[in-house]
Amino acid sequence: MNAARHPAGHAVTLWARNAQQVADMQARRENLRYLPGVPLPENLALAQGDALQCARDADLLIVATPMAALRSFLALLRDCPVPLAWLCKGFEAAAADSGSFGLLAHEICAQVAPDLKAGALSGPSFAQEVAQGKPTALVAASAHASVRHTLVQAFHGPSLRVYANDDLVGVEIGGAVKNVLAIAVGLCDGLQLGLNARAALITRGLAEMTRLGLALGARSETFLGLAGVGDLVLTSTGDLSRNRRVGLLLAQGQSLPQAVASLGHVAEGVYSAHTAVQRARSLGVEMPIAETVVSLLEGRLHAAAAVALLMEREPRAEPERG
Ligand SMILES: NC(=O)c1ccc[n+]([C@@H]2O[C@H](COP(=O)([O-])OP(=O)(O)OC[C@H]3O[C@@H](n4cnc5c(N)ncnc54)[C@H](O)[C@@H]3O)[C@@H](O)[C@H]2O)c1
Ligand SMILES: O=P(O)(O)OC[C@H](O)CO
Repeated sequence: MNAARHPAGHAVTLWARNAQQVADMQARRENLRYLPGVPLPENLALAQGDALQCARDADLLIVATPMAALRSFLALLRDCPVPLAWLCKGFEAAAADSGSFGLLAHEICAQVAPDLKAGALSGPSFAQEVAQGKPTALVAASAHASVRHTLVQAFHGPSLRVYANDDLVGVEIGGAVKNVLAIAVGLCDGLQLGLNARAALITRGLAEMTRLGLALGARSETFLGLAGVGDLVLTSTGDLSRNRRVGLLLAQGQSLPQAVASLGHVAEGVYSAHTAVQRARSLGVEMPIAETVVSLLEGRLHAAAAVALLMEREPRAEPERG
C-alpha cells in the first residue's frame, strides 16, 4: 500500500512487503525506489510484517499494488469490515492454457472477497504529480454508495478533486484498456508518424474501449469522463507513462523483455492486452488497435507492419451504428 502527502490530514500508514525497503524509507523519509524526490510527510507511519493486523486498525484500506498482487491481498483482507479501494488498472493475467479469461479487479473481488465493501480509485493520475501536490482529478467508483462517499470524503482536498461514479465496470475497462492503447500511441510517436496519427489512434482507441465496455455492461458516458478519455489522453501522451514508454522503446528497436526491464515498474498494458482482446473476441467486439498491440508484444508483427495493417483496414463509417 502506498501513500504520500495527504491533503485532508488523516493518519496514514503505508504498509509494504519488503522489510529492507521499509527500513530505507524510515531512515531517509523518502521512497527512493518507487517515488524518488518526494519527501515522505512526517506523520506518515510505515509498517511491515502482518498486513492483516495492520489493516485491522484502519478505517479505509487502499491497495496500491500491480494487478498481479490484487487477488492475494483481497483474499487476505476479505473479512475486513472497512471500505477498501484498489488503484490497479488492468486485467489479471489468465493462467496459460487455462482456457479462462483474465479478470477485472471487481471480478476478482467477487470471487475471493464477496463481502468486502470495495471499489476503485482511478482516473488520470501520474503518482509523481499526485505526490507533488499537483492538481489532479480522480474517480471513486463502486457499486456501494458508502464506499464512494468514504473515498470522496477521504481524498477530496485542495489538490485532488474526486468524482463519484457507480459504473465500476466502465471505470475499470477505461483503466485497463487505456494502458494497451498507450503502448500503441507510444509506438506511433516513437516511429515519428505525426500528430494526425496520434489523434486518430487515441480517438479510434476510445471507440474500441467504449465498445468493449458497453458489451460488458458499462455506460457510454463513463468513457467520456476522467476514467475513459481523460486517462487515455494522459497515458497516451504523457512521457511519465510506463505503458507509453514501452511503445517508445519498441519503436527504438528494443525487444519487449528489454523494454520491460528498463522500466523498473509494471506496465500493466503488457499483461492486459491479450486478455482485452480475448474478452472482446468472445463478445464479438472489434478491437483492431488492441489486436495489433498483442501481435507486436507477441513478436508476430514488426512495428512498421503494424501501422500498415491498421491503415489497410476496410473503410468504416463514423460514428458506427449498431
Ligand atoms: N504509478 C502511477 O502513476 C499509477 C497511477 C494510477 C494507477 N496506477 C496503477 O496502480 C497499480 C500499481 O502501480 P505502481 O506504479 O504503483 O506499480 P509499481 O510497480 O511501482 O509497484 C507498486 C508497489 O507494489 C509492490 N508490489 C509489486 N508486486 C507485488 C506483489 N506481488 N505483492 C505485494 N506487493 C507488490 C511494489 O513493491 C511496490 O511497492 C498498477 O495497476 C497501475 O496501473 C499507477
Ligand atoms: O505509468 P502508467 O502508464 O502505468 O500510467 C499511470 C496512470 O495509470 C496514469 O493515470
